[in-house]
Amino acid sequence: DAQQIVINDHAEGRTQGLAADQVEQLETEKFTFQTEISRLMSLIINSLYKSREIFLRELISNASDALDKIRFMALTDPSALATQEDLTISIAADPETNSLIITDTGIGMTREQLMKNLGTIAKSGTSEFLEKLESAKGDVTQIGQFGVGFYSVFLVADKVTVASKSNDDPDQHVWMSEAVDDFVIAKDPRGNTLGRGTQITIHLKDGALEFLNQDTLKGLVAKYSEFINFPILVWSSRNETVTKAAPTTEKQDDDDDLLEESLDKDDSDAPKEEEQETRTVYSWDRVNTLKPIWMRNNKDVSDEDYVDFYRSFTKNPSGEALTWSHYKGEGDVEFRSLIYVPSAADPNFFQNLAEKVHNVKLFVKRVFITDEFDLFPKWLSFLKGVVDADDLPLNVSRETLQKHKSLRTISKHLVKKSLDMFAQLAKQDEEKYTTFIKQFGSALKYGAIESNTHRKKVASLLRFASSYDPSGPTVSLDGYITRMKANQKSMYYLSGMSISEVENSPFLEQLLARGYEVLYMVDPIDEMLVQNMPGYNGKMFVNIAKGVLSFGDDEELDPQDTDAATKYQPLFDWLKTTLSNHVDKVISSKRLTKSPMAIVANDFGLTGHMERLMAAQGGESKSQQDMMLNMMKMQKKTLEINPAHPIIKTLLERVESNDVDGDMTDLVTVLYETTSIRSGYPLADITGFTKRVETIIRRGVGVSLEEEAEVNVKEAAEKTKEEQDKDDELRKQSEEIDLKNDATDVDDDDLLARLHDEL
Ligand SMILES: Nc1ncnc2c1ncn2[C@@H]1O[C@H](COP(=O)(O)OP(=O)(O)OP(=O)(O)O)[C@@H](O)[C@H]1O
Repeated sequence: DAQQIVINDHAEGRTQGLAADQVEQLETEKFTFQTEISRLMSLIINSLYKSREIFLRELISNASDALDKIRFMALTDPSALATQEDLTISIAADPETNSLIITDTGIGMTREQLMKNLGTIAKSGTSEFLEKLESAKGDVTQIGQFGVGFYSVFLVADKVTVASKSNDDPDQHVWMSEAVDDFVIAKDPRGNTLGRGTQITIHLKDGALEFLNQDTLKGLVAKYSEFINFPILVWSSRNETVTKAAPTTEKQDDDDDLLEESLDKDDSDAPKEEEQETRTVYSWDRVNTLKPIWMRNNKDVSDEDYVDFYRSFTKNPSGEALTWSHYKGEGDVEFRSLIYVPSAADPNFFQNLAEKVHNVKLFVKRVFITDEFDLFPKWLSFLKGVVDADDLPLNVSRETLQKHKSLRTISKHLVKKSLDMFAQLAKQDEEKYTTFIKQFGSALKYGAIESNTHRKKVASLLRFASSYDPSGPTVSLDGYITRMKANQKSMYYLSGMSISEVENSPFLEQLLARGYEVLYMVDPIDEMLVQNMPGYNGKMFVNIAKGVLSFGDDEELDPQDTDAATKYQPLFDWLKTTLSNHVDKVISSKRLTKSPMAIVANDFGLTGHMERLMAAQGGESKSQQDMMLNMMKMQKKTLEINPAHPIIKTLLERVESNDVDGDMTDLVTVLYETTSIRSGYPLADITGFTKRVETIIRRGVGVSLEEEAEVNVKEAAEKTKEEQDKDDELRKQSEEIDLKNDATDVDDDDLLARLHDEL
């Protein structure tokens, strides 16, 4: 029976663990759990979580990691395996002691590692997980993502012993905990029973005895071991009818409890007088198949299998992937890859992008090597999955491997395959693609900026909001180009903080009135994108908040513009003088229909949005940025005037009839300031602006500029002599206390209490 493996060696050792009370009698050393671990354990022990069985997943995953580590080590030092040749995880239930015994032949732990790994050094994720659990937002089943999976054993256990033997420690040690606050470590009284590896004996709580049931246990282990690449064996018993030898026959085995391999029965020795007998036969049953999912043919793997693998691999039981690519690379390099697009970016993904994010596990010929390689460029590091290479040498260091030519070739293939996968998703599922863009669109833009090789392809995958349907589906650059108007040479865009801000910008007025589509670039990275990618498929990007705007059908309108410019010249001159601190050019606008004026940056200047982006950026080179910002701000802008607007017409009349006084200067300054805000620029002189607005309001409601608020203010009286003396006394007393405290270190509460008493 292929599913049954009978292992005689260590069978006893792996079916009986070391009970906590055996450890209590030893000479032990006591350690206190790190505070956060202790809090975590108390939560785990005292709360009634539903999915308690996940402790099996966590312990199997730890055992598998330990096996991966020793197998990796053996690549460069084969003698590391000598202490224990077989690489397995075995799980047995012992109903007599209400215990589960999980044994692996992995790397094991030294005494020091037992002490540090299991209790004294908290992982960085501990406090985050604690916060989640305490706020009831957390789900105990997610424990594995936070690096504290081991403690989930306390969901079902009231006492746990961990015996471990590492090649780096001459002795086998045992760790034991039954309380929240402390644990003990001792030398294992049984000596070196493991050879190498770790054995966890879990004394089940009264309410968790169902895990002793063979079928329950086997079912759960099967569920959690599907993607583990080492044999997982469960100690199983079954009743079997065998032929019992007659008393006269010598070949009699009367010890039913002995491990028996039924397949080895030799029929030729069967006694003449046969007697049937039912007896219990024990064996190690293997519950997982060995072929990793990525090595299988994609036709043989169901979507459900892919999702299950994703969840197991990311240690997130409710994790979802938007899509995946299961690929077999042949030709210049032989490899298999299974790469997933997560349904959401990991929290802090974009903050961590500057550092390395590693989500891909590298195997070489099925042996796990590392999950710390840069198989993808940073901008694709949100992808998760496995890569298994055949052409890489197994017996070299990770550093040498990282530089290996084949690995670089694999990386290239992976990037190409991933971009194909995104394009495929875009074609097949619009809804999922929209989610993809929402989650990872900025990462793609980062790719379009960074990668010369892939810029074109990545750009074709980008999506933007646009004036075509601002709240509707986003548009690709190809889609935009298809919708371009006759003679339209450029791709118009406007950047800003949000769609609602951009949508109301005066810069759009003419373009929209004429029916041109404008891309709304509202992602902070967009400005950098267009700087690095000035065009796409022969069409250039044009920022409509900058420089001179030209349309495809310009010529016909030009004479009109010239007329307007001549007619309005007196107003332009007056405005230029009045607003000389702010603008250096006043011209008739081609951008406006509804607004009276707009402020436009010159071709090399900063738009309002860019100024705000730069002002918001901190960091080391802040002083340099400030300098640049000031320099740019000092560059005067162009004021564009809408000659068709009634305010502008009236202003022209006033200027022509020389009816311009201080009030009008104030009004025009305020008009300039509000235009500045609408054009996206920060307001330079807030005090001046508010004063001017108040003046306008006073005039509007008929209140004189001089009239002040009538207030009845009661002035505070001077301090009396007695009060002054009391204050002096208080000061002296606290100085004396300070002096005393210089010598003795008193805690703050004491000091306050004493100060209170003395005063
Ligand atoms: N069976 C084992 N063999 C060897 N070392 C182990 C074993 N189980 C746990 N450890 C050690 O104890 C550490 C803590 O385990 P724990 O499960 O709490 O966290 P983790 O394995 O790092 O992360 P995760 O929670 O994702 O499994 C591990 O990192 C490992 O070094």
